[in-house]
Amino acid sequence: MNQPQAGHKDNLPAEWRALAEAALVARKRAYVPYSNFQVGAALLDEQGAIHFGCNVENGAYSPTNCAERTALHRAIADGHRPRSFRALAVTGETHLPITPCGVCRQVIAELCSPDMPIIMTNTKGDWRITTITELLPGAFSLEDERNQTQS
Ligand SMILES: O=c1ccn([C@H]2C[C@H](O)[C@@H](CO)O2)c(=O)[nH]1
Ligand SMILES: [Zn+2]
Repeated sequence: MNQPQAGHKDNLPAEWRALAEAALVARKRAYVPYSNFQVGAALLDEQGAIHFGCNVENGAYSPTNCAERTALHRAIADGHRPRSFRALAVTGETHLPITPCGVCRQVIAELCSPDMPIIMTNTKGDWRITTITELLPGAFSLEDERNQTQS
């Protein structure tokens, strides 16, 4: 790859800068009375529109929805097809760029193409670009299961 894979906001490729900024806007909408840890996500669709996501917590804890899943599920509900997305940005107040949790990785593996850029950032503007193939190698998928020969 000749593109940089990590850096600070000044050298974030221009095509992803607006998406990272949208994730910062989404982050301010987080509903986090339990963790007080705000996360924002922004998903770019194939028409170039941005879908916002924030974490939404719950008093029973397990219903909590991460920012990444909020953005992805909203876009699917709005009629966008799985694996049609161009990029996903995520941001939080972390030392290093925030990385999606295990549950979100499984959902990203289902709904995004294996090579879709995932732009991980933090509120200081550090960033790293990765893919779900790198974050969740060997992901379980029902598609693969169905393709296995029966024994
Ligand atoms: O990538 C991440 C990591 C964590 N969270 C949320 C879940 C919970 O509300 C809070 C603390 O884990 O942050 C996200 O939304 N995305
Ligand atoms: Zn998550």
